[in-house]
Amino acid sequence: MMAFFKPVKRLEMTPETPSSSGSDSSRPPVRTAEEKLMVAVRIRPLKPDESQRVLYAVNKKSIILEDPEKFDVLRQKKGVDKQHHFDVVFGEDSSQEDVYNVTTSTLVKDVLNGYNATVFAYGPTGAGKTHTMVGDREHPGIMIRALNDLFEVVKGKEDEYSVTMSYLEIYNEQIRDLLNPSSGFLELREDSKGKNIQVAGLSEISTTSTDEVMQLLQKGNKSRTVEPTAMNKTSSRSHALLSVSVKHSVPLDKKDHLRMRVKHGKLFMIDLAGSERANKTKNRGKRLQEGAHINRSLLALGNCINALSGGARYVNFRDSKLTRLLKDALSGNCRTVMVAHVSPSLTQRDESRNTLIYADRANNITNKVERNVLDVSYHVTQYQTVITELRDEISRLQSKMTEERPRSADVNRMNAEERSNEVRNLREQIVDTFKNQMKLRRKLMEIDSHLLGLGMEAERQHLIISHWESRSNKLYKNSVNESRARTQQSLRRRRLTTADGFRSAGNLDSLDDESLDIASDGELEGEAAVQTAWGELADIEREQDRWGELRSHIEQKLEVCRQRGVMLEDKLPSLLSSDDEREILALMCRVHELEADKMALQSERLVRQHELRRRDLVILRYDRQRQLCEDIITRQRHLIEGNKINLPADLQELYQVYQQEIHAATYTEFNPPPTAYTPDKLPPISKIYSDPIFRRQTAGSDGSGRSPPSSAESGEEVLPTVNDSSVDRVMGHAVSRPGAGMKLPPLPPSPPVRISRSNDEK
Ligand SMILES: Nc1ncnc2c1ncn2[C@@H]1O[C@H](COP(=O)(O)OP(=O)(O)OP(=O)(O)O)[C@@H](O)[C@H]1O
Repeated sequence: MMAFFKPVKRLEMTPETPSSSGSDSSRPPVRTAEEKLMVAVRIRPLKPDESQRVLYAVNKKSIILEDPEKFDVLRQKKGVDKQHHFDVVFGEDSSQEDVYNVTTSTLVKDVLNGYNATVFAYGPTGAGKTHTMVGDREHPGIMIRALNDLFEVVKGKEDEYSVTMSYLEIYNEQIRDLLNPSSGFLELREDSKGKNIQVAGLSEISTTSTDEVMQLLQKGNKSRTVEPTAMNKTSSRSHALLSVSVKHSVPLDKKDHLRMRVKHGKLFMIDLAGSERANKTKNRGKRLQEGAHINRSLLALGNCINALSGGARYVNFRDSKLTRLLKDALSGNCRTVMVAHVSPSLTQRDESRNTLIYADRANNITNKVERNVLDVSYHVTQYQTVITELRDEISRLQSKMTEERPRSADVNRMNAEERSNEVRNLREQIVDTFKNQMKLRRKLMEIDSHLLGLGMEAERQHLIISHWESRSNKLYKNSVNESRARTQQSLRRRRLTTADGFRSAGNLDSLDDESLDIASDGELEGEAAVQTAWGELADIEREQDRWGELRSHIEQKLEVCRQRGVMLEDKLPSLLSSDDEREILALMCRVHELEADKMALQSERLVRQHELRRRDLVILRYDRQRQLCEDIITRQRHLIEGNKINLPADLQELYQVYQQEIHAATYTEFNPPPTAYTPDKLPPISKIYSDPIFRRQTAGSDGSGRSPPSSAESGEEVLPTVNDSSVDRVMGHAVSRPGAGMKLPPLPPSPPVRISRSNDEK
């Protein structure tokens, strides 16, 4: 088999990124690779009513498109045949299996490994796109084969994999759910950054059964808009997008089921509607209108391909729903294969030529591809809930075991073999139902973990907002709109300032001009940070809603499963003898006990991990409070210094003590000896080396372990020089302690303080 993707330029390792929320999910090191979009071209066989062939495969990578006028003796400028080269070319006799094996089978493996992948069929009407993607019963296409392969891997490992699928069509720029056509037209939604594109209300079917999937696909295909046209008896009048999402969760360590590595891959398989020419299709009325929509969206796709292949910095994906949905496949984290379709017939030469030109361009598109892997930890409380449920079940089953019940008439009629079959059958059903329940419970735990992470991320965003707001002495705003309005205001104010508003008034000297400008910069930066945080919060809320819905869906499924368990249990007395029943109940108890023990062990380990993590969090919070204190004091000092305010002696002393407390922890033998201060200023906050307190401390570092004395104790007056450039920054060197490497939400620089100047200073 050939290599499909040509890694170009570089392979880079991104370092282990701790979870942004500080929650229980994190990304392991991820390999990011730039990969070219793979372009394959498939030539369909000539039809009986087509006579002259102008296009053929030269070899497995090249195509020749003949110019039919090359033999025309009357033409002055003779045409020449054009040769095109692609990653792979499938000739007229290529089989469905060849096409699948070369273009898509590796994508399926990639998706199982956590990559996103897309394969889409492109080309004019009647060129064979639906044949390649869907096919028929005898010649199944890519969609069927990919799903088959995928479920082959998943079979028997249903507790590790979760597979969901959705199928939609874009018809006349409207989105329809092919798995639930009665749901009407659906809306396309994206987050504020245009990153996360979703179809609101699209059904996502969760299944691991091949039969069920095939039925769903057939149902979806039947609902697709297909009409006969002059060019194709079964012309697809819509773009069809099948999406299969695969989540694979395995414990990071076989003995530790608390930490799971979750790989999440998505495979899109797309059968585009074909471009068409009105004069050739002879379409009228509704067909003509459909054709116009199809052509418009394909034109938008062509424009995107053009822009991307030319390395444009801005690509307009917004012109059609198709391009918005294909954005990731064409420019994001996705391995993509385009199968361009052409007809060999002379009558289709122009269409084939255009398709080959597009395919050539698409060959230059590069995507940045990385695996979607996340490490997830589960929570003690979640384990404990499940353990409690399991223990309740066990006591209920145990009490049932002691009940004496007479053998039913049905059971009496059975012979020994029949009874043993019945017992086996029931036992299997009960154990299966229990396994299913456990799978759903774990899924719920996973969802809860994610929701918890989202909650923490939301908290982090609130923290950023409150931090900025408090820094600029503004009240905590309640909406993104207010923030946006304020940013606009700041911008207007800034424009006014630079447009001579203040300058021409002449009431500020150059120093004030500068501080005003910086103030505007700082303010603007703050407004932008707040606005981004509000945007993030809105995204998080949407995510929370989505996961909340999923949670209730799984909960319902769990309830159904539980009821099935109860129903099976209820069957026991009527079908079995008391002994049989007791045997089954004992087995169920055992299975429940084992599962409960396993969970208990896992949660104990989690408790230990939690304790460590909580300690880190306390340190983190302490660091943050300390930083806020420093900021407040620094700003007060600006005001005092700037306004030459004489400090009362007791306040001055407090400053000294504070300084001493802060820096006592950071003072080390590596710190150089302090320099002298001038007696009219406060001690510098960031220049700990020049603080006489530390000089005294150095002198007094005689191993006595005594804390350095305050100025009040020593009776020495300490009023050193302030270094203005550094006074705004942190007080002293970072204190190194466990957890110091953990990241706080990014803190903005402190806005400069405006100093109101008294008249006699001017
Ligand atoms: N490789 C092939 N081998 C055999 N028959 C093919 C092949 N490709 C296409 N056909 C046949 O050609 C006809 C048109 O193909 P198909 O419907 O797949 O075209 P299409 O590109 O999807 O057209 P449209 O854009 O109008 O939907 C069908 O009858 C199909 O079975």
